[in-house]
Amino acid sequence: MTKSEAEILHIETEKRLAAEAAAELVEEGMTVGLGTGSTVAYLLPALARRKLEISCVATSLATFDVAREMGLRVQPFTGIDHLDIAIDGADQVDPVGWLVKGGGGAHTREKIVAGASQRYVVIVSSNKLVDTLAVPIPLELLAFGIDATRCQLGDVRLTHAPISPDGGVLAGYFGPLGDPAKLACRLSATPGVVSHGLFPPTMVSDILVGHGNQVNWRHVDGQ
Ligand SMILES: O=C[C@H](O)[C@H](O)[C@H](O)COP(=O)(O)O
Repeated sequence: MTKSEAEILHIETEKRLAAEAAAELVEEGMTVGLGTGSTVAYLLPALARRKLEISCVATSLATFDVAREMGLRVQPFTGIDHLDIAIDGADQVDPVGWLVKGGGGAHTREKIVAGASQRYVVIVSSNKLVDTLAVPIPLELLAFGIDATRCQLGDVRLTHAPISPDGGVLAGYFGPLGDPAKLACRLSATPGVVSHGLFPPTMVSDILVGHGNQVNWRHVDGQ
């Protein structure tokens, strides 16, 4: 095995351990938000193995399909006004609990699910921990007036498959970051921005970090 193959294996183990620990937080009868991505891919079988009577909503079509295949009860996110818990991955986690999400373009639905959840649990491998958040910050923009929106935002590049499942244009903000709270406010206040991938610590309840063969638990006083 080469060094890089060993590193990948190590990171995958950390993702799996964090996901399996998070699956244990789900209780009988709960409504559960399911995130998107390669870390959540370990959550779905761990949750399905528990054979609980739970009701799930999915933040992407990919999660919806895999969760259903595994026998989880997944329903559309309508007629449900809150979720008991949601579990999702992240691209970056800073020391106070700010997250960057949306590397897979799912941040709009993920933020709606996070905001509706009483407990929002983030699962990451240790390589997602950063001292300072870095760009790009994923964006979803309305196609209408997109060049004017980009002009107001500064350095914005189209980085993903261009259209989200909800019809927005997926892009990345590459300008100065500075204080994440100030940037989050500016992005949210710019007409034409549907959503951005900065998730504040106030949304987050717990961060489970796979670290070697163990899981480090950080409670964030956000919720
Ligand atoms: O749009 C994608 C989501 O925000 C993911 O939760 C995030 O990119 C982390 O994904 P992964 O677990 O694959 O690193």
